Order: sequence, then C-alpha cells, then structure tokens
Amino acid sequence: MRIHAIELHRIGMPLVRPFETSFGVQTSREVLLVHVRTDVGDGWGECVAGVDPFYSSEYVSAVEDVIRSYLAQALLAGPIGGAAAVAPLLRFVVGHRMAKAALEAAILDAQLRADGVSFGSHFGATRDRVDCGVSVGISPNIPTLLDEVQTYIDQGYKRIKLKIKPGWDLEPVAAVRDLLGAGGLLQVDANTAYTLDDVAHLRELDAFELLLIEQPFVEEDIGAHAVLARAIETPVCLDESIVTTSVAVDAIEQGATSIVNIKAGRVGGYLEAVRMHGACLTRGIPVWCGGMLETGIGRAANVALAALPGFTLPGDTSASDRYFAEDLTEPFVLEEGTLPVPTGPGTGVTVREALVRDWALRDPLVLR
Ligand SMILES: CSCC[C@@H](NC(=O)CCC(=O)O)C(=O)O
Ligand SMILES: [Mg+2]
Repeated sequence: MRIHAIELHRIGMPLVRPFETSFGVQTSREVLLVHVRTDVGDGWGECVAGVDPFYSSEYVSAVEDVIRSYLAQALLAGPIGGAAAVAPLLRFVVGHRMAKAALEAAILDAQLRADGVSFGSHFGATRDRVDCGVSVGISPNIPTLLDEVQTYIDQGYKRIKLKIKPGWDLEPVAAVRDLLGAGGLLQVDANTAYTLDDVAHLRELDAFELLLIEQPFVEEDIGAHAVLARAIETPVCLDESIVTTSVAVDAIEQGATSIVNIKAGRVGGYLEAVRMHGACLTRGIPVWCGGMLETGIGRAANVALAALPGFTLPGDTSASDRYFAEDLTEPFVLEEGTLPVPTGPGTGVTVREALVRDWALRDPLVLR
C-alpha cells in the first residue's frame, strides 16, 4: 500500500449535556480525525485523545504535533505492508498510542474497504449486534442524576455506569441501585480518583452488587489495585492502566484486574485491541469495550470490536444521541439495548465530509 496523503481534521461537536468525571467537566468534544488517501482508496480514523491531558498524557494538539513531526513521514516515506505494518513502523516513537491508533485505523479502513471486508469480519466478530451500556457523568445532585438514569433505562440500555469521586460515590450509587432494583447491571468508574487510604470506604460499595469498580487508583499503581482486589468483593476492572496486551497479562497475573475495559485508542490500535481480547479470553478474563465519546467513525469500529466472543459485558458503546445531536455518520440508534455491527467494507459507515468541513476548527493539515 502506498499512502499519498495524511490529512488531519480538527473538529468541534457540542455535547447534548455536560459530561463530568473525576477529572473535569466536558461540554463539547474537540476531536482529531485522520483521513488517509492511498493507492487503494481512502480511509478515516478517529483519535480518542481529549483536548486536555486529563484522562491520559495525550491531548489533541500533542497528537497533531507527533503525527506532523514524526509519525506521518514514517508512513509516507514509501510503500507499507498495510495496517499490520503500522505499529512496527511507528515503534521508534515511544508512547503516543492514541495518535498511532488513529493512523492505523484510517489505514485499516482504506485497506479493508479496498478488500471489501468489514472491521467485524477482519477482527473475528461472532455477533451481529452488541449489548450496550451507558456512562453517566457526575451530577449536580441526586434528583438530576436519577432523571438522567431513568432516561437511559427507558431507552433500553442494558447497563448503567456511574462516574464517581470522593464525595460523590456511596449516595449516588445507593440511589441508582434503588432505582434499578436488585438485578439491574450497575458499575462505577473512578478515573483514578482514590488511593489505598480509601480501601475501607470503597469496601462499602460491596453492598450494592456492582459488576465492577473501574480504575480506582492512578494508572501506574497496578500493585495497589491488587491490594484493593483482595480487600473488597466488587471486581476491580482496569482502564487507564492497561496500555498494552503484556501490561494486561501482568495485571491479570498480579490479581490487579479480573475484568478489562478494552479501548483501541488507549492500547495503540484495533489490532492490539484484538490481541488483548485474545489474551484475556485465553485467561478467562471478561472484557468490555470502553468509550471515549467517539463520533460515528470510532463508534462503528468499537461496535465491531465489541462483537468478539470475549466481550461478554455491555460496553460504553452507546447510541450516537447519548452525546451528539448530530453525528458525522449515519447515527447509531439503540434497538432493545443493542447496536448493529456494521457489515459494509471497512468501518462500514460513510463520513459526512460536508460536516467535517462545517465543524472544522481550522483548515485541515495535509501531510504528503
Ligand atoms: C471524557 S471521559 C472518557 C473516558 C471514560 N469513558 C467513559 O466514561 C465512556 C464515554 C463514552 O460513552 O464514550 C472512561 O474512563 O471510561
Ligand atoms: Mg474508565
């Protein structure tokens, strides 16, 4: 495959409601899209990095810079062996996994569209629909939280995930457990907001029959998560910590995580995410597909990934209208708590390029 151009599009999309986590409040999504033009056709990839380095060390301007300054040339210098060659070609740059993942996804999209193969088929999907959960931000108060959760219950979501932080945890969880009833699927995500000093406090979550507690401690503290896992009943699930398949295996073997949130952008791409799925499946570790407020481009790829056999828990693969009034692709619409796996070549979705232009925050960066 010969890549003729790599275009970086930085666009802004308002969120339908503010989304608050333990690291801040978001009211819009500023997202970097990669559009590659190759000798076999075009492809689109979405970078999951936020506009600020608050979820991880990556952020949109840094992604633009690392692609422009280092990564693009490695892909434009000469013919490459397709998407499988991208990670090895980019290994000379340390980290920057979200940037690399967006490039690989765009190239994979171009390659599979040319081959007439869908992401799902390429990954080994075994389902044609995936069960969907929804992530609920920190609310100003309990009544507001319950109104939002009730909306999602009425829409048919199969699982509720609540963002928590010190001062907003036991009370909202108790209220939502009460609203859901005993059998409702409920989990929490702390986005690293706690420390080992909070173990006794976090043990009180055991009363609410949660599916899991996601990433209570900072990314690097794998061992601390193993200590917590031995001290509480609620299964510990890692997100930010799990940046490669080998880190996932180490964390599993240390007893730091018994469920894994897989996000292709966080681990360097969909091909690594498929490898991570395989490693977890072999070890009997359930996985689910995390979300990064993707547009329909990333959402299509996530739904394909979530259709693999080891993805046995509902993911943060919500409908497009969870975050956006209008999407860059045909909207993903929830049907009985599920989304259909796209069957068309590549991601299987068509990017509305007029919207990419209308929502652009600056002129595209074209690298040749
Ligand atoms: C801006 S928060 C993004 C990271 C967060 N993602 C979600 O909560 C799900 C977001 C989504 O529904 O795409 C997580 O830590 O899991
Ligand atoms: Mg998370």
